[in-house]
Amino acid sequence: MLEIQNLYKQFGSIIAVNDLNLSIRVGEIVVLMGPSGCGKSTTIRTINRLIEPDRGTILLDTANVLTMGPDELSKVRKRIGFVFQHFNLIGRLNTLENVMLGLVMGGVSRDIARERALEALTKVGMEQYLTQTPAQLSGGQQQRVGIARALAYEPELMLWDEPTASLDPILVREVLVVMEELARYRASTMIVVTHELPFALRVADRIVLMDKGRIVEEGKPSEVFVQPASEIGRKYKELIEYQMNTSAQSLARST
Ligand SMILES: Nc1ncnc2c1ncn2[C@@H]1O[C@H](COP(=O)(O)OP(=O)(O)OP(=O)(O)O)[C@@H](O)[C@H]1O
Repeated sequence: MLEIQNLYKQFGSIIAVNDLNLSIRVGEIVVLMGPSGCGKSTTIRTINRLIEPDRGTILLDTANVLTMGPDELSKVRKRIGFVFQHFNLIGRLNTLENVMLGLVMGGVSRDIARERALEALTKVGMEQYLTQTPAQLSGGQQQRVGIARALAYEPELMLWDEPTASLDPILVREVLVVMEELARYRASTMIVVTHELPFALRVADRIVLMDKGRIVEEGKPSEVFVQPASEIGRKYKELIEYQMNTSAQSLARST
């Protein structure tokens, strides 16, 4: 469904994405990982042109997103849901209004927008909080509203840009549970940028590892994290082993 070819983006002297090629199949759950600054966010932000790359091709089905005019691009953006690290909710609107807003502005009638917003909020377990404003919600709840806002478009492709990165650790789980549920039902193709290793291990069909603007390795979690072929892959394998060992030792000590 998505084919990224020779994608390149430079910010001043920094090459953020360096001739990257990536192909995603319909319904696939792809987790994009790699060290901080390796170009993950820049890559997924170019897909709906939140960032304009310097060159490359991004084919959504057969149409090149990068050469589209404004009308065609706005239609494509409705097919792509985007969940941000910072939830970007509007402070003076309540939960329901935040989810309805984009739909109504995109020309959907208020009745249909309400119906779709309610459905999306139910999927993320936020149907009890329709009248609260963002300030009255926890970070995890705000992010679930952010997810519902993306789901309300019934997108074919969901892009997740570190959706748990700005959450308190104890709130991370509730967002990951929602994400896992969505992945399990395969309502859409998903590309997830995250540092959450357990999520990646459990949910990804394919792990894509990046370093310095390039893809250095890709494959199933059982391939990439068990028999890594790259330096970055080996570091993740060591990290997983370290986390497993230290958890086991701590548990043994506390019993
Ligand atoms: N708007 C910008 N202006 C200047 N440099 C930028 C800009 N956006 C990103 N960069 C730089 O481009 C490189 C890639 O950034 P990017 O945010 O894509 O990395 P990332 O892998 O998502 O990192 P992280 O995991 O820390 O979010 C980094 O060196 C970053 O500092």
